[in-house]
Amino acid sequence: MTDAEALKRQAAARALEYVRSGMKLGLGTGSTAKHFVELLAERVQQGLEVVGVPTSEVTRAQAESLGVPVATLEEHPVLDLCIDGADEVGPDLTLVKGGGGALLREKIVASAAQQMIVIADGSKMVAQLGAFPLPIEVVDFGVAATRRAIDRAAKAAGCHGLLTLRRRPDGHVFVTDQGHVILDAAYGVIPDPAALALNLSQVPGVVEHGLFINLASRVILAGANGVTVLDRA
Ligand SMILES: O=C[C@H](O)[C@H](O)[C@H](O)COP(=O)(O)O
Repeated sequence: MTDAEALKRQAAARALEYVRSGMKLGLGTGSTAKHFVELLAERVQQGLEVVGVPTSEVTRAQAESLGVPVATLEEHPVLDLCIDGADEVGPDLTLVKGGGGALLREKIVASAAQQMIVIADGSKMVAQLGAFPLPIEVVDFGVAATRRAIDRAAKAAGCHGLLTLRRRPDGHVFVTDQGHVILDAAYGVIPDPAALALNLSQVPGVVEHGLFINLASRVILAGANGVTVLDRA
């Protein structure tokens, strides 16, 4: 395991300390959340009773293959805890998410949870969001017009940058679990995440964006000097 993977696993292991028998859990997506699901599965084998609502088909398949009981948000519309990774963690625990393309389901699941704990290696902590391109999930109908509207909305929030249609490694357009496409916005800096989030949410064709504001209540960061737990004020 690489150093980075070991750090992700450390953060995931710490998050397990907040899991209690009987909980309904939102299960995140990505390489860090994958560690959490693996560790959770070990505890389930030892008798921990939980049910997980996965935030992607990939996580659903992983959880099922490891014997973690899964359910849908229709079956459990209120969750105790959601545990997920992030691409960036900024001030006030505002996040950029969606590097793995699961932002829409992730935001729905996190919003249905009483608490969201983010797990990450220390490199994800930033003073200002935006170096990681912001994923924006859009309907594929009229993408050219949606792009222009996004540019205007972003400009009004002080953001400028290229929008790139996300593709899979084989060159085909990346399609989300909900059948949409993703524009990755290279803003470099997002001076006012709340303003950008509001403006983007008003653009027809935008289904969701990767800014998670006031959702994470706790962030667990694993770095070379150990694990740090940050709570939102
Ligand atoms: O869509 C993917 C998610 O938002 C991930 O949680 C995020 O991209 C972080 O992934 P990773 O843990 O692989 O860095």
